[in-house]
Amino acid sequence: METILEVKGLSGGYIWNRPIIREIDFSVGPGEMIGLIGLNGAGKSTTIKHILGLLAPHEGSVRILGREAGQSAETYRSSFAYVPESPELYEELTIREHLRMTSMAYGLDSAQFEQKSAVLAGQFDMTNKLDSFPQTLSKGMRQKVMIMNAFLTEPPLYIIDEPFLGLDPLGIRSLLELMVERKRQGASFLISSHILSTLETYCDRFIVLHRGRIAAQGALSNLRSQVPGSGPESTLDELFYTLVKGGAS
Ligand SMILES: Nc1ncnc2c1ncn2[C@@H]1O[C@H](COP(=O)(O)OP(=O)(O)OP(=O)(O)O)[C@@H](O)[C@H]1O
Repeated sequence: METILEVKGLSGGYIWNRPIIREIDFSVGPGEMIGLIGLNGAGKSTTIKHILGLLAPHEGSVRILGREAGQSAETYRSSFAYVPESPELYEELTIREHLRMTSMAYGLDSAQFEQKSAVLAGQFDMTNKLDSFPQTLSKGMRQKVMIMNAFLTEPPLYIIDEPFLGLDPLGIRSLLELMVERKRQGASFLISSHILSTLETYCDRFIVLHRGRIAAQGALSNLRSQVPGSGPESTLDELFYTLVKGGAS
């Protein structure tokens, strides 16, 4: 099976030779949805920053479609879409202008832009906000703009950091529907979230990060066989609790 994302022996962090994450190994195949879970400070966002190419590995490598970030920054960048934990918007651009900028960066023509942005705005109840500026939007609406931007494009990989925070129940439902639809079309997902019940329902496999290392990974049934004392009915929440009950530090 072709690998979309491959993280191999990755150690890294913010200060050279003082790694925060260590020996991280996992891969994501086409059409797979992977949940990245861990306590606050476990290293999820740091791992994601390495995947985005914002941090350089101290050891090991990160490849998307076989390429490292340093090899061809532009090709690497266009192979994924990223939804950050907190909305990052340009205050001087309207929502429509944000979407247009993304569509230009990813090479959509104006007919595709008009059609896709109208559909997404409808799905996220944002049609009447397209000509608004970010400072006039609520926190959840700003998060919806980040999601709409990411889903305007159709890359092989979506990297989504805590997507459900701040979204109303309809927004969460729209996002999940969109993720399932894109997954069905073959897209892959790496999703970091603390909402374990939702991840359990939607993800094929899980990576449990604890104190910067992978404590366990696999499908729910694999995790059950790795976690002592668990049974065939153990939930992701129960398995996670057993794996990390020593606390974050
Ligand atoms: N910019 C930074 N500079 C230095 N250290 C950082 C920086 N950002 C995070 N850290 C440290 O890296 C460690 C891992 O943090 P990270 O943000 O990856 O955790 P996380 O698993 O995403 O947590 P959360 O669930 O709270 O988002 C923590 O000890 C944190 O203090």
